[in-house]
Amino acid sequence: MGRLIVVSNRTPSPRERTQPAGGLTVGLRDAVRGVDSMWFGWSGNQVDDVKGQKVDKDTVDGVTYATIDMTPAQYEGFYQNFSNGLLWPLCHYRMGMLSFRRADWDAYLEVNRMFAEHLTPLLRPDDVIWVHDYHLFPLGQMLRDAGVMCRIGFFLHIPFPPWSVSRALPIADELLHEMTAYDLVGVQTEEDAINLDGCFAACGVQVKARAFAIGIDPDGFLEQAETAVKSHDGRTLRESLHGRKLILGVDRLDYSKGLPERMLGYAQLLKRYPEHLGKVTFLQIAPVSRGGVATYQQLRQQLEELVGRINGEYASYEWTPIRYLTSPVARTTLAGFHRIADVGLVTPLRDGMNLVAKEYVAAQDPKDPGSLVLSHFAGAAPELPDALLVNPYDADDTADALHLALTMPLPERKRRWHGMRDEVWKHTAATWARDFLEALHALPSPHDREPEHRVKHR
Ligand SMILES: O=P(O)(O)OC[C@H]1O[C@H](O[C@H]2O[C@H](CO)[C@@H](O)[C@H](O)[C@H]2O)[C@H](O)[C@@H](O)[C@@H]1O
Ligand SMILES: O=c1ccn([C@@H]2O[C@H](COP(=O)(O)OP(=O)(O)O)[C@@H](O)[C@H]2O)c(=O)[nH]1
Repeated sequence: MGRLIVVSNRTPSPRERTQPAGGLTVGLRDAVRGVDSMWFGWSGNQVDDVKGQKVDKDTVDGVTYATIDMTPAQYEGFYQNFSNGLLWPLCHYRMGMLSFRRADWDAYLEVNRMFAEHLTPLLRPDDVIWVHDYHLFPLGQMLRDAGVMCRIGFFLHIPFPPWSVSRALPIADELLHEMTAYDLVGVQTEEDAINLDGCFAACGVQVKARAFAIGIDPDGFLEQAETAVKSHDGRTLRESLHGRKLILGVDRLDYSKGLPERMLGYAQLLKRYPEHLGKVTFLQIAPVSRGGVATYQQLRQQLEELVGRINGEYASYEWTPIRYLTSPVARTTLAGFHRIADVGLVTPLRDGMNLVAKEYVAAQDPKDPGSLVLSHFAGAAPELPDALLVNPYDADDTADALHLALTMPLPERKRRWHGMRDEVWKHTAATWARDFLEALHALPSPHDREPEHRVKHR
């Protein structure tokens, strides 16, 4: 059997302890462990000249990380503007935030072409290629154009909206047609599969999407949590609480995560259930993400104002209701924080999956598990019906769920946690990758594909 070639814009820095926050590399890293594989993507570096650049290779624990650089102009047009200023809000149902420019589309295609040019010579005929996420929709077609005949699968980590929304994308039809180059297209949830299939049908594209929910390595995360509660950081956090209950939120600072709405929900808790005043601490870890994109800068400002206002209104001289951090925290440390937390608060307005919700479940102490408050709009929600499910747009709903979570008797917490625990251990990062790759292998070889399915790229 050939190698697994993973391709994604973001690659992990295999030798660094603190990684940039983000679930794609977390889930995939757990999935490629121990597999003969190469992970190809962006190095994270911007350089002025990429002409004639060499692919940088580093092999760690059997995985070869092969990376290339981008120019600042490519980073801006491909990553900031087209991927994160257009595709991201569109796929998260935020039509009012779209900004389309043809120059960004050109930069997007240019970077995809650059990926294809540098990846093609590294490939062997029996390799299986697995392309990830919205940054690389056209890559499969570009690899086909370069003569690559390997099996190629594609997985979308973020939601996909129905045609009534996605048709706002001026190049939607072209992007969807290019996906015929993939042998298998995977998404996180059944809802995303139905939406994407509706878009394919609307454009006359002969592709069917299938749902494969990503997970984590729960055994590994639990082990980290058990170690981390006893570490310096774990002990310090616990001592700093002075016996108060802890609500924990962990999210990239992204408007899809519903952070202002979450703050308002917590403020409602303090207002409507004053018995919690001085008895609870909300720790929100929100590392800055995509800080060069204007909408993300505005969100940061909005949150700083909100946190300041809520703390100003409810704090006492010896208690601060919200602790708010915008620097990343190592995942190993976070595991301990999850275990200490009485409540995991995960309230995205839309989220592909949300691995944090699964990490919270995995980290709990079976003898005294905490409660998970989870948005209906996280991809994880259909898998975790035992969470306290909320509509994040309704601050009172969040406040009620928080109150319930903070006061829930132990038997009820245990019952709910066992249901969630079974799910998190059943659908892991490893089963996700295995299921996807088995489905890809089960399909007819690309050598037998109908020639009319091959669309020449412009
Ligand atoms: O690479 P960045 O621009 O810094 O962003 C980080 C990642 O964010 C997104 O993650 C998604 O994947 C998770 C795992 O499947 C999923 O749980 C989450 O709901 C998604 O938002 C993005 O899709 C990745 O490409 C980024 O690397
Ligand atoms: O300071 C932080 C914040 C988050 N994370 C990790 O980043 C991932 C976030 O993944 P998720 O699927 O929840 O959302 P995404 O950021 O990919 O949209 C999780 O594994 C978190 O533990 C981290 O390591 N440090």
